Amino acid sequence: MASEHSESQETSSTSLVEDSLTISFEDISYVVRHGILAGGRKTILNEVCGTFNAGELTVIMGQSGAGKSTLMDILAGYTKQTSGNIFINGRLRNEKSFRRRSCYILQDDRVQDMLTINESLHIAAELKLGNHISKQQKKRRIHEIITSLGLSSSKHTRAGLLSGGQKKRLAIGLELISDPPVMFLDEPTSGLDSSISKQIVYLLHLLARQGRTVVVTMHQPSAALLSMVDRLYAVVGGRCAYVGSVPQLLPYLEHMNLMCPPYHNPVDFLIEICVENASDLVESSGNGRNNRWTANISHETDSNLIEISSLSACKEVCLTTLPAPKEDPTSKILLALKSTYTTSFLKQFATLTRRSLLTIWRDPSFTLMTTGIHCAMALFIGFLFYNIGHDAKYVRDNYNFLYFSLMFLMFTAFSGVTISFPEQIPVIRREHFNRWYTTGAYYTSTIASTLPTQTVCTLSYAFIVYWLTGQPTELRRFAGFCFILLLVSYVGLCKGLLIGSLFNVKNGVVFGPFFIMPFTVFSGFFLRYYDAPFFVRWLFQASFLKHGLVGLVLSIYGMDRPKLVCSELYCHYSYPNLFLQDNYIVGEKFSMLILALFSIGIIVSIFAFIILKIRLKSKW
Ligand SMILES: Nc1ncnc2c1ncn2[C@@H]1O[C@H](COP(=O)(O)OP(=O)(O)OP(=O)(O)O)[C@@H](O)[C@H]1O
Repeated sequence: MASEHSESQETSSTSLVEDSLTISFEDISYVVRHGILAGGRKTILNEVCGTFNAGELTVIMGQSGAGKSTLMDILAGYTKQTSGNIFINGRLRNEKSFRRRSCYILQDDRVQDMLTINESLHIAAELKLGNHISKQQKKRRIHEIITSLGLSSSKHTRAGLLSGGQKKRLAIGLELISDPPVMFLDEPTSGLDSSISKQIVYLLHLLARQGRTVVVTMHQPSAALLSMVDRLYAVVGGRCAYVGSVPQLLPYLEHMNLMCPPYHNPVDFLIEICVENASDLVESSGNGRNNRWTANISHETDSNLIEISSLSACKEVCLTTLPAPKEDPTSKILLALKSTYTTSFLKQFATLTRRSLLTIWRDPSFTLMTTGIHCAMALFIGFLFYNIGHDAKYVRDNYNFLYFSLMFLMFTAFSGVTISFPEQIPVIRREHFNRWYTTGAYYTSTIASTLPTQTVCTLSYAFIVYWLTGQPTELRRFAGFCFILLLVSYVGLCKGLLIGSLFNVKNGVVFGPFFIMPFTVFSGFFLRYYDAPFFVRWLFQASFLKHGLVGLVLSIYGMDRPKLVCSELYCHYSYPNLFLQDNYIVGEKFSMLILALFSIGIIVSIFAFIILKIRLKSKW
C-alpha cells in the first residue's frame, strides 16, 4: 500500500513537471553473496545516507574498492539496494519515471567509432526524440549541443578519430539530446590528462548550474578540479566519511583533530588517512546524515569560476546556446509521454539497422575481406575437387567436399560474430540503460544488418564451388545446395551471437569451439546415425550440421538422380541411391530438414536474446 501510494504521488508529481530533482537516500545497504559454497555475505555499502541537490556538481570519491561505483549504480537505478530508500524531491522514488528523467554514463563508455559527431547525434535524436519532436526542432537541438560542447569544428569527424576529451563530450552530448535533469557519470576523467579533465569537470559544473543534478565518481579529484566541485561525498569501506563542500573539508578535519599539513591538498589528505580513522569519520559525518558542512555550497564554488573559465581548454565549452531544463521545450514534451521508450519498436529497429549498415558501409574492409576470403577459399576448393561431381568414382570425395563446405561456412559465420559482437556490449549497455531502445529492437536489427554480408559471402562461395566441382547443372539441385548452405551459415551466425552474448572476445574464442564440436561429432560424417549407441541418437536430431549435411547430399544425389558416369571399370556408387542407403539418408525429406534448421536457428536466437537481456541488466 505504501509503495502504491508513493507511486501515485510520484506520478502526479511528474505531471506537475518538476524541472529540478533533488536525490536523497537513507540507510542504503548493499550486501552480496561472497563464496556461494561458504554461504558468506559481503557488505559493500553499509546504511549510507546523503542528499544530492539540483544545481550542484557532486563528486563521490574514495579509494579503489570503497564502494563509489556501487553507490552510483544504486542511485542511477542500475543495481537494486538490499535495503534503504531513495527519495526524489522528498518522495519515495518511482524507478520507472526516474529512469526517464536521468542518464548514466558508464566508465567504459564507448561511442560509435565509424559515425561522425553529427551522425551520432542525429541517430540519438531519432531514437530518443522519435516523432514527438519536429525535424526542425531536432536539428536545432543538435546544433545547440554541438556548439555548447565545443564540438563545432569536428562535427564531421568520425568518433573513432576524436581525442579522449572530445569523445567524452560526445558521450555527454548524446545523453543531453533528451535533456535529463539528473546525470550520473562514473569516472568521467579517467584516462584524460589534467587540462582535458578540467574541461570535462567545467562542462559538468555548467550543466549543474543550469539546474541539473550532476553526480560523478572520482578516485581522488585533483586540486585543480576541486574549485568546480560543489559537494564532496567521501566513501570509505562502504560508509560515508565526509559530506560537505570543498572549503569546509579543512575545518571538518581540524574539528576531528586531523591536521592536514600546510600546502597539502585536504582531499588527498582525507583519502590517505580515511582508512585508519574510518570509524571516527563515519561517526562524525553521521554516515552521510550530518549536513553541518554543506551550507552555502554553490556560492563558495562560483567565486573561483571566472579564473577557471579563462583556461584555454575550458573556453571551448560554454552552454550559452543550450537551454536550461526548465526553459527547454524538448524535455517538457518527453515528460508528457507515459511509456519507457520514446519511439516504437519498428522505429527503433529501422534506425538501428540504418546505423549498423552505415557503419558497415563506412568500414567496408571487414566485409570486403570476408567476401574475398570466401571467394579465395572457393577457388582453392574448386581446383582441389575439380570436376568430380558427375563421376561415380569420386562420390566419396564429393561427400567430403560437401562436408567441408558446410563446416567452412558455419565456422566463418560463427567466429565473425563471436569476435565482433562482444565489442558492441559497452555501447549497447549505455544506450539500452538510458532508454534509447529495447533489447529486442537492437537484437533483431543486429541480425538484419549482418544477414546481407553473410548471404553475399555464402552465395559467392556456393556459386564458385558448384560449377568448379562439376555438380549437376539442374536449377533445383543448385537452389537446394545454396539454400542449405545459407541456412547452416545463418544458424552458425546465431550460435556466434549466443557465444558473443555469453562471453567476452577472449573467452568466446577459447570456449566457442566447445559449443560447436558436439554438433560436428553428431553430424553423421564421422559417426552414422544407426552406428551410434541408441541413447545418443537424439543428439543427431539436435545437430544442425547433420540436417545440413543430409540436405546437401539430397540436393546433389537425391531427387531420383540417374545413374552416374563411371571413369573406371567399376564404381561402387554408380547408382546414387546406393550412396543414400549406405548413409541412412533414404527416406529423409528435404522440407523436414529445412524445418529442423529453421527451428534450431530460432531456438538458438531466443537463447542468445535471453542471455543478452540478462547481460545488459547486470554489469557482467
Ligand atoms: N557483486 C559483487 N560481488 C562481490 N564483490 C563485489 C560485487 N560488487 C562489488 N564488489 C566489491 O565491492 C567493493 C566496492 O566495489 P566498487 O566497484 O563499488 O568500488 P569503487 O570504489 O567504485 O572502486 P573503483 O574506483 O576501483 O572502481 C569492491 O571490493 C568490489 O570488489
